[in-house]
Amino acid sequence: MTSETGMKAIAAAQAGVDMASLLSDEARSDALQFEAAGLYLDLRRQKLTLPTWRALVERADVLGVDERLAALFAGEIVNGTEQRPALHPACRNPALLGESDAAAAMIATRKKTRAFADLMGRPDALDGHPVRRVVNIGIGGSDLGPRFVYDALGAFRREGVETHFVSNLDPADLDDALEGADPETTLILVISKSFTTQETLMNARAARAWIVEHLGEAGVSARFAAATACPDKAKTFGLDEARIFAFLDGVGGRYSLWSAAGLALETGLGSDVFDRLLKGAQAMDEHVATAPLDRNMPVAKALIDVFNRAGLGLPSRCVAAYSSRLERLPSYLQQLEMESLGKSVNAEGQPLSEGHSGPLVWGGRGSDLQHSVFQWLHQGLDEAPVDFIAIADHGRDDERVRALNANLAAQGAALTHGRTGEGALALHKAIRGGRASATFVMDRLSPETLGALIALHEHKVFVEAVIYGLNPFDQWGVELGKSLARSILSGDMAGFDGPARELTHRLGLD
Ligand SMILES: O=P(O)(O)OC[C@H]1O[C@](O)(CO)[C@@H](O)[C@@H]1O
Repeated sequence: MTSETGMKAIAAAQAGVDMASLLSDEARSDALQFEAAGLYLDLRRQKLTLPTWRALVERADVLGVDERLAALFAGEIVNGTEQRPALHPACRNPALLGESDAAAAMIATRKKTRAFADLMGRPDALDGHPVRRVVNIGIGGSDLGPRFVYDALGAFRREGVETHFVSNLDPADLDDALEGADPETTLILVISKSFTTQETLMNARAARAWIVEHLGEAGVSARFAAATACPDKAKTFGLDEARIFAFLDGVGGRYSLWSAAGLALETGLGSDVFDRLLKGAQAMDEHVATAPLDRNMPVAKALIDVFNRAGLGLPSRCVAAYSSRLERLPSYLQQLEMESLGKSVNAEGQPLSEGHSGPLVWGGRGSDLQHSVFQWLHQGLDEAPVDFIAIADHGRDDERVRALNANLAAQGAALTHGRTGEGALALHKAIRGGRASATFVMDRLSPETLGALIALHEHKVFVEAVIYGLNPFDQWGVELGKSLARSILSGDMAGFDGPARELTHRLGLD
């Protein structure tokens, strides 16, 4: 396999294209709008002609996207460097794995997490006390997914139970989560696939010490639960086996919110809401697995993102969600996309060509972004495509909702068309336009549409990886820093350079 995708040649064939004039091409308009699983996607504001779009779809076909998707859904080994399948679709639908041990394990764990989540409504859930606060301790995939979904589904939260998320080693993170909490009514969830992650274990130890300080050792077992792929390590940590929820090694950390790692969602939103989230994701799974390549929403978005990065050479993408509840979408996508696609070699270990790995993903909440970074997007010398995420119905008839969505619609048009400056400041006021954007619309922010939106991005990343020829399921790049930090902590500074030694001293670590 080679990392050459032909994207540069495809882009060169449409050099000098005028984006605004493409909008009147009806066949192109039909080809670049998609609907699936409650989502609408408009790609008409991308910088590509209809022949270019057709060439991209052909590349997807030639590179075997259909076959790779089939392998993913069949639970085959798609993570070559770790010799694992990627089982997140099966978390949504264990039947994909047939009558296998893996499917049975998934079903059994789900039964166990559901029963555990049902405890949340009981007045005696924790040794005779109700649960009032849940603290989810985890980092990376064991934090970002559940935290994002919990925020996004703020309208669906279980009454009487508040959930806090702790990921950072800064003690202020746990302090804030425990502020005002009653130890008797507080449940700590330790979420770690490996159960070796420094941040998570240190915070879990600190939370344990807090419980012991107030309730003694006897208070621990009822107030701790864990989700992990390494249940033995959770047992060694001193947790009660009945409250350890195992998920499979084949579920990648950044794809794990659908598994027991999403325990905070079952406890905080309820199992029925969690089911609806899974159903929404499953609807997107069915779409990606069955729709033809040229009508397939995740495939289309993947092709556009690869084209922008490898064809047009744009090194980043801005995600602008016009919804406060979706504010964490960009940070969630940062891990999903950058940990998956931030690679320098292809699946065979050969160097990737320039521009043939994932871009920097950044963004935030509209319309706030319009008052910070949009100046750069409209008039800066650098260029980044923008993904707009819109919710048609925010559940209320309110002038602010209309204005919020009017702002979103205006930004896409402004990026496309720009404007000619007038008057004395003509040069300063001129906006070049011709800048690409994509628009997602969900009718409402529901568990189903959210599930579909997340699954769409998971599949998009998978398809991008197929086109680039890289493995999206490993993350060897994060290991070096972890092991160097362990050396510094243990006082082993051999091999460190001068600045590292000085900094260690300045920070009082020696
Ligand atoms: O769930 P764990 O094993 O604690 O890992 C947390 C995170 O650390 C990483 O391995 C590296 O940052 C992520 O991929 C993962 O989501």
